[in-house]
Amino acid sequence: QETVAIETLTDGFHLLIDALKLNGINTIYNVPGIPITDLGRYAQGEGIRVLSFRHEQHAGYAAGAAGFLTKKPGVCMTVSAPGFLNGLTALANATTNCWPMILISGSSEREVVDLMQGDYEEMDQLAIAKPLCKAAYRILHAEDIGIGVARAIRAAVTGRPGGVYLDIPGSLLGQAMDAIEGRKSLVKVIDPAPAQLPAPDAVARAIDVLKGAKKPLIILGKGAAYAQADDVVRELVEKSGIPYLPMSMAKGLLPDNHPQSSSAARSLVLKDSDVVVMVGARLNWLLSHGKGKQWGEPYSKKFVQIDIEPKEMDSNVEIAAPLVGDIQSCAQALIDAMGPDWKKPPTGWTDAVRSKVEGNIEKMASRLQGNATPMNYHSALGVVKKVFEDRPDTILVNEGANTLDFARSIVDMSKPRKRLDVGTWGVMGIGMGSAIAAAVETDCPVVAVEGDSAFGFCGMEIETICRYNLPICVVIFNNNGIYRGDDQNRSGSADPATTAFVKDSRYEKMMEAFGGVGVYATSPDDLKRAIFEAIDSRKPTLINAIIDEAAGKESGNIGSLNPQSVVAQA
Ligand SMILES: Nc1ncnc2c1ncn2[C@@H]1O[C@H](COP(=O)(O)OP(=O)(O)O)[C@@H](O)[C@H]1O
Ligand SMILES: Cc1ncc(Cc2csc(CCOP(=O)(O)OP(=O)(O)O)c2C)c(N)n1
Ligand SMILES: [Mg+2]
Repeated sequence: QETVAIETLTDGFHLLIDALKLNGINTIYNVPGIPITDLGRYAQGEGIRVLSFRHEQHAGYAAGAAGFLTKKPGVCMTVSAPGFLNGLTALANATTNCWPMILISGSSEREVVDLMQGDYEEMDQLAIAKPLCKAAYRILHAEDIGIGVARAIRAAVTGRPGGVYLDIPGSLLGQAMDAIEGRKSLVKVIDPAPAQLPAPDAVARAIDVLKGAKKPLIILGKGAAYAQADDVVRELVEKSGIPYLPMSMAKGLLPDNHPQSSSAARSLVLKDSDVVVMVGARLNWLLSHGKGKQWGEPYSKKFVQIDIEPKEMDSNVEIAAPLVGDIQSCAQALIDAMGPDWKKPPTGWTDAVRSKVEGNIEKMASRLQGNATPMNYHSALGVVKKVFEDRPDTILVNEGANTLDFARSIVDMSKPRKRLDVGTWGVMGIGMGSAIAAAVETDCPVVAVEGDSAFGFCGMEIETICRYNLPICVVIFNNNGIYRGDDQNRSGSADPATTAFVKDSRYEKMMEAFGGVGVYATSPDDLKRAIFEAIDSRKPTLINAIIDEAAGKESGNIGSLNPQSVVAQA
């Protein structure tokens, strides 16, 4: 048997890394461990940025957020079984948000799993992942790594983006093969997210519906932000003259203070509009499924929907003009079909919307002033609003209940993809992973405005933030509890209320423990000074902002989703 010179060989470790690099993947968010620790080391050695977290769920949230921000699949890498399961929540969340992400998990050999022989961290991961993500693949042979990675990348970004699971049995990594053959087996994915043009008759139908509108509305969703079709989206809105309503992560596609923004008149435009154009937004629970009193008279509206996913049409209500395709292509087609003399909507409608917007903004303005202590959500968010007016490149991460609901309407965004939040599911705990990805992928300063409970889901990652010295300022709205801090346990039992925390928790000392800057802020002036200092210094900072514990309400704006007990009321 002739001995083969080692330099003529490659192996699974290096083929996987070469395949990722060949396709422009330059960052891996992971938690090391058997069997992927060396994979992370070799990847780092080959120039891939490998960030190690404290828990796989947050590495996964970072990967999903990276996918939203870059249109490339964010990659999360975990160990088998428990590590895989920790990453799975984030993979399912990315899939629900329509964000491209790949979860690469080490796994046990098939023959052991299929005989259930009790391997170290044994689990049939592929079977478990399949129903929770867009696609799932396992690679068994080194020569298949190139095609396996290519399939995962294409599946993540083509059509409606989503999460993909890539199962890597430990023995695959150690498989050696001829280096030249290995290089030939790699695949560079060509045009992974091809343009999907709308059919001309679909465009004509949409124009017809729009021409008949007296009170049209455009709703921009996070799909429109993800598409990075910013210029055509802006042109479509401005050329049409139609008032628009941005969903939370579409804020900033046009500046929130744009004259056609109807955010501050949301109730009026949802109720009184007669034609609604959905652009990369779904009529799901966030829009009350397009029906009910919020939407005025039943069946009183016509919907035009732009979406890359054909099956999204008629998901909740009849779509009069389905426009299936990618947002860039669809928006451009509408603009072209509108021609040079497009008639703007009646001023009776646009003036009514505008005056409602201006009235509500004025009413809110007075609540955002003042330097009283303890702060409430409005006075604290009045400060955050000012910060983002002065530092428009800063990225806002936001989660909580009251902390989320008030911030969404009070803090204006002026640039696209500058707001990351709880997404379609309303997931608590996305904050630190999202903040880390935002800082790593954009190098912009990040301010994460966190409810104190939401922070509790991901707080240990402030050590990760300090270890990589990231320009992240965590602002905890500390109202001593989930939703509020004064709530007595309604069941009357002696144990602490289900939603209250240790009074006056000193979260800022956690950040100091890892070498970051900790601030205890009791007034709006304290808060403003500390946030500007954090942004300008780019030092990892945690500001413990003390909020009146009676200031919030249970579940913020969505308390009505709670089931009610008839027995308990009796
Ligand atoms: N490039 C794209 N072109 C068209 N539609 C897209 C594109 N990317 C994502 N989408 C669609 O955008 C929609 C996003 O909806 P959703 O997540 O509900 O947004 P929001 O929560 O902001 O309303 C999804 O239905 C998805 O299929
Ligand atoms: C994974 C997961 N588990 C629980 C929940 C349920 C929930 C929704 S909002 C929230 C925290 C609200 O308290 P917080 O202090 O953050 O904000 P504030 O209202 O300002 O006091 C919880 C626990 C969700 N959505 N996701
Ligand atoms: Mg709270």
